[in-house]
Amino acid sequence: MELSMSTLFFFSLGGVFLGVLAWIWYITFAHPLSSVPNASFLAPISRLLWALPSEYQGQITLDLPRLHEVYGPLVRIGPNEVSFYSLDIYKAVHSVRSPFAKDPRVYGQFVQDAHPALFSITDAFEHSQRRRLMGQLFNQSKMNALEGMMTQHISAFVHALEQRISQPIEVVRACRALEADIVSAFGFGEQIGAIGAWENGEDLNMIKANDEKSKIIALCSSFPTLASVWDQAKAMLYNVTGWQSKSTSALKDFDQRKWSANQLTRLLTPKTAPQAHPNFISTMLASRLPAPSALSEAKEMLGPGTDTTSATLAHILWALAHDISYQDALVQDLMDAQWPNDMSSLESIPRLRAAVKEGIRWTGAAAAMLPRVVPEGGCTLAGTFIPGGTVISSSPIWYLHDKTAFPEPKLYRPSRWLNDESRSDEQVKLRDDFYIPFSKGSSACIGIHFAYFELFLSLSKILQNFQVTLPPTPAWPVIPREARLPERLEWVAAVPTVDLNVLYFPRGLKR
Ligand code: HEM
Repeated sequence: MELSMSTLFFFSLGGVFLGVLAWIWYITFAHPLSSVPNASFLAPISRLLWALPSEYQGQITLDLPRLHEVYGPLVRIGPNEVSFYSLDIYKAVHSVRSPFAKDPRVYGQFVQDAHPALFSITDAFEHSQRRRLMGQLFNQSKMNALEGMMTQHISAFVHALEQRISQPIEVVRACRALEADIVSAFGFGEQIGAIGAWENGEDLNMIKANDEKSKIIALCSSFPTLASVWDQAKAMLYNVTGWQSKSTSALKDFDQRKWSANQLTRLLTPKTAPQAHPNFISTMLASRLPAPSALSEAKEMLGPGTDTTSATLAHILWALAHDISYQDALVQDLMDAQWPNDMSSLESIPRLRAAVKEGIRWTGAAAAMLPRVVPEGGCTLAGTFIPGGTVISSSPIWYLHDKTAFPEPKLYRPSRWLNDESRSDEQVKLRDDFYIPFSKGSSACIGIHFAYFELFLSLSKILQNFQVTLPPTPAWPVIPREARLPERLEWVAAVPTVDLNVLYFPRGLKR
């Protein structure tokens, strides 16, 4: 019997349909991850189908803890992806010599010019080699060498603030300018000019471009080929018509044509290389790291190094503006210590250490879930077998905002880190265990001491010069209180959805 073309077509269509149904049945009910509760009925089919809107709107890390509260420590978020919320699992996954590697699909999105840097290197051996090399600048003992460079930019920032005495200042943008200049001066030996741009009322396009990119990281990592086709299409459009978007042009100006390439040329020319302060590229070149890799490292560091520390400083200043009595007591302590500039004196002032630690915890600036790949052979997590190749992830900020370790976690309360005698040993242990803002293990933040030093110094210098208060508005009366974490969106970094406005008044304590 001969079959007509249309019958054949319908049979094939039916076959494909049945095949898809069988696959959906398998992936939902028979797959090794089928015993893990689903974030949505669409999760076993595709992460993007249920999570894309929430990822694009910076909500996923806010939504998932609520699902974990209902379903427990494991939640399936994609056909091959599991979210976990458990400190024990976190410690095992992010341990030293952990067999759980960084997920190359996600970390690959951060690679600059095909030269992976520490953050985006996914091979464990290469990563540990690079980390050892970079330790010569980032180790705690090296921090005081950076004091001159940091103080120079903080002074420029203080000077810029002096021009705006008693005007409300939006601190997130302001602090971002300060930190961008500090991190770029550290990386390239010269600041990117962000404080100057901020004084003129502008944001650097390059920084805006980074923001845009962080919104689509989830899409790019799910469809890496699509993302690279899109980049090529944009390049073709530019070649044919000369048109490019503002963010593409900002990144190009920064990357190839202007700023960063010029800095490298300058540093490779001994006569023009700055000698005043150590900088990352020169130190790496002297240690024989090839120039393109040193350049990628410095470029890749600019985003995470700037956004995290600046958001934290901004939140601390805004919180201290709510609580003048803590601010005044802190200023008194700094005065008693004679406004020190070195790391060990600064960190030994308990109120300063508490203000900064609580600021880092409360701000939870590095919001991203950190995806790791389960090694071949699989592993058992919370009593459930997870097959090799599964991507598992968790955000450090969930632990920083955990109610059991930090009662009323959304309140800025530096006293959590003072007066340990009033707490049981168990409470202190829980608090210290859950404090993982820089993650843990061999990929924990290499910038931890840099960040602390920068925050100690900036906060101390700003308070030495100004009293910070809230602008008095009818909706926002200035009564001393603990600040509540503002509403925010969370992408790679957390971004408040409201302006954090602060007034600066001269303190009259300048030396
Ligand atoms: C409050 C400030 C900061 C916070 C909360 C923070 C948080 C983090 C976290 C959670 C990671 C782990 C990421 C992962 O596993 O994927 C990380 C890694 C990293 N951070 Fe930071 N960071 C801060 C400041 C800085 C600064 C100031 C720099 C540089 C100047 C920096 C450079 C890096 C680098 C290079 C890595 C990759 C480390 C590796 O893979 O070995 N961070 N940071």
